[in-house]
Amino acid sequence: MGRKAQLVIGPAGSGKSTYTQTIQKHCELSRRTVHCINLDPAAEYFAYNPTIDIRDLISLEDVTEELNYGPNGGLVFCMEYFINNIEWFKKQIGEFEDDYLIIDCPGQIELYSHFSLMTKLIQEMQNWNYTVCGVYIIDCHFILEPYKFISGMLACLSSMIQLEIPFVNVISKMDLLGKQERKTVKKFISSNPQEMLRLVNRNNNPLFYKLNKAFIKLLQDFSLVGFTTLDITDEDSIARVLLQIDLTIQYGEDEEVYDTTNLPDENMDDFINQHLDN
Ligand SMILES: Nc1nc2c(ncn2[C@@H]2O[C@H](COP(=O)(O)OP(=O)(O)OP(=O)(O)O)[C@@H](O)[C@H]2O)c(=O)[nH]1
Ligand SMILES: [Mg+2]
Repeated sequence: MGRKAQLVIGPAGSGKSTYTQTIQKHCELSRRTVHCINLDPAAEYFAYNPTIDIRDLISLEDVTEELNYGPNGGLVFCMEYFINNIEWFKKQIGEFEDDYLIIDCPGQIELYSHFSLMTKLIQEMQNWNYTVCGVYIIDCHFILEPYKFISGMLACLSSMIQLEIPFVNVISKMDLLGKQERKTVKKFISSNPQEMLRLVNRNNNPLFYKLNKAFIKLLQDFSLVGFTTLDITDEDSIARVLLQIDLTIQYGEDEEVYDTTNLPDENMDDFINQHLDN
């Protein structure tokens, strides 16, 4: 199997820790071993059981009390301290040849778009032979309008470009949506760029038409930002998300190599269905 890791990132409160807990529980039920890691020095409570916890090295509370930092500066300080002491993390991970880690990260988005701390973590893990997949969690409530959807995609794209690893982008909290809202999300996900542009321009000031067009072209040119939905109350939905990540990370199937990079969403759905049936 080799060494695999999911780096779970996304805006504050988007559902990263809940996702981590959900996957841990799902894997427990299917007798699959995964290790959850808390990389959020500000975490106070989480429902999963972390194998490694950054707060054993440094916590935000220590930093704000002893150095009088505010919460955001304090968090950046903690993450810098963590990277400067990366040997601590290496030791905690151990020497296992086969390993599957789910790393629950802090929600400060600047960590993934402005600072190079996460890039350094990824490079170190790659040096330790980990295949790392980014899992970008975005709250469904923040993408229910076309322009919000575009802005969510751009935020995702900025992290994807900064971190330079394969990504699976997950729309969380789908269980909280009504039938109509679910339809809206599905419509946005499956829209082609022209449809998306029409939807955005419909309710937007004409002054922004050109800008919208440029944004959509940018997203189209990169053609990297696809989304999958997660309903944590539905085991099938959890299984689909996990399978998509496993395929991206080349987990299982005796290391059989799948190339899913250029599969359009509907083909990706067929592909996943085939594997869930097997
Ligand atoms: N119903 C429902 N609630 C969710 C889901 N995901 C997260 N929540 C709730 O949303 C809130 C934030 O979830 P967290 O998992 O703590 O989010 P986070 O991204 O880890 O937050 P930070 O670490 O603070 O950035 C909590 O109250 C969760 O119970 C979901 O899929 N369904
Ligand atoms: Mg969290």
